[in-house]
Amino acid sequence: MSRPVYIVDGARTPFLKARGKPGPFTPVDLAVQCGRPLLMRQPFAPEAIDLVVLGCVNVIQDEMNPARVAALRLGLGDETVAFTVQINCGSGMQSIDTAYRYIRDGSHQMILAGGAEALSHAPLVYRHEATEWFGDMARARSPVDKLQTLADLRPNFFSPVIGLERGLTDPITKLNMGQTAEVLAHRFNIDRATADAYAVESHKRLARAQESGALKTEVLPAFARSGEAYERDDGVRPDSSLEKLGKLKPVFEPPYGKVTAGNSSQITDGASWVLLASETAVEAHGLTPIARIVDSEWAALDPSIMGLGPVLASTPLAQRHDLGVTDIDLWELNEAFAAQVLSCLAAWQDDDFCREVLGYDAAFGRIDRDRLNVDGGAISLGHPVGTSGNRIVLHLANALKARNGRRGIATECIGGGLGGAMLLEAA
Ligand SMILES: CC(=O)CC(=O)SCCNC(=O)CCNC(=O)[C@H](O)C(C)(C)COP(=O)(O)OP(=O)(O)OC[C@H]1O[C@@H](n2cnc3c(N)ncnc32)[C@H](O)[C@@H]1OP(=O)(O)O
Repeated sequence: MSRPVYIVDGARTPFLKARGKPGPFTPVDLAVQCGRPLLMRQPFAPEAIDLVVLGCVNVIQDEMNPARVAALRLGLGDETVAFTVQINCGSGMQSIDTAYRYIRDGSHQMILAGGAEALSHAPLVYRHEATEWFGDMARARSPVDKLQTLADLRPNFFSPVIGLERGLTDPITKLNMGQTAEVLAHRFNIDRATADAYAVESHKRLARAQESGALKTEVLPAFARSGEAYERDDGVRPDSSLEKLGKLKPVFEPPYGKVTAGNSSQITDGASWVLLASETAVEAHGLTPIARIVDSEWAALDPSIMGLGPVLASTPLAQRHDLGVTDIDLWELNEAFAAQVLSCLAAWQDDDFCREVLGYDAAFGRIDRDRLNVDGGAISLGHPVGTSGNRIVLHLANALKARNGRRGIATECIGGGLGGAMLLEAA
């Protein structure tokens, strides 16, 4: 039997831009910063939560299985099972999907599903030669052996291989994520000005949402050990303009590429939680659902065009529920890159693509920009990769409520050639 699954609350930290050195919070710190006030505003004790699932891409050595570390630090008790999931940028949505399926199937009543990522803490990886040298040094027993090993040391052993750059490069195609966006820009003829205009609008929408107080219950302040308070997403640039963005050079395919620092998602730290509950839990604790999770879908595609993941995941989802493009009131489509979002929109309007790839008779249709990423996205907010999938579901639930919307889809592209999508209905 399939049981209804509700989103009853959720919160995230402000998203903090990685500024070339480790930021004030680790992934678990971030998860605890927003998790604690979220739990404190509930009418039940934390022990009522059956399970914690957390998405995290770059787990740090001191926080193995960050879900469990976060659960214990949040006071959920020794008996609460907690596990971490990782499918690149899909991780924060995968945690919700896992929770959704457990509650739908009746094994659990209340689950905390999150995403946490501190890209500023991405590990520095040393070359293979350095690792071997450290091993030889550890095995050298006598002072003579040690001296001989020391003599083998070469300074270039220590030129680091930047961990994050590695993590954002596809292991099969060897294209980094920005290059996959360039592939799509070329295929769908996305020009630079259109990509930049999309990015400018992302910043304006986030700035407007911040000013209007629309993010008040969703974004909770985080406090560093130094006492400093972080209250808002700090990557936003309300003064963004076509003129300023037009001056930036292509980063991934110079000199002719379309993808720049201005129209890419930013490298950022942040965490987000969504609290899911069964009907039984809603009644038992007197909770007020924000939205209901109707269904979800995952799709796989050629890794070099991973940016089309949202199209391949969300169209079958809509089709399964007989929903056309205009039946979806709001879309949260993770803004990995402006060119990538625009390519998804172009694919949905392309008769041949929809026929050949999606098996439709004609194009799916045009998604109105007024229904898409209404309060900004990863270009203005930043993209803590393991968190973003969680944030878009949380924000979709809140935005549906705020705008009296009925249905929405949150969807994202996933490095390695995957896509994820979740269909929500206002509760
Ligand atoms: C992984 C998955 O599973 C799937 C996915 O989602 S794929 C996406 C994953 N994420 C990524 O790949 C991250 C993509 N982004 C990046 O790699 C980096 O942001 C980047 C390499 C593109 C840029 O990095 P950076 O150089 O550190 O950016 P940043 O310092 O913010 O900006 C560079 C310059 O552009 C300027 N700039 C950026 N945005 C601007 C704006 N809106 N207006 C004006 N100027 C702007 C900055 O001021 C800066 O100029 P200065 O150097 O003169 O200060």
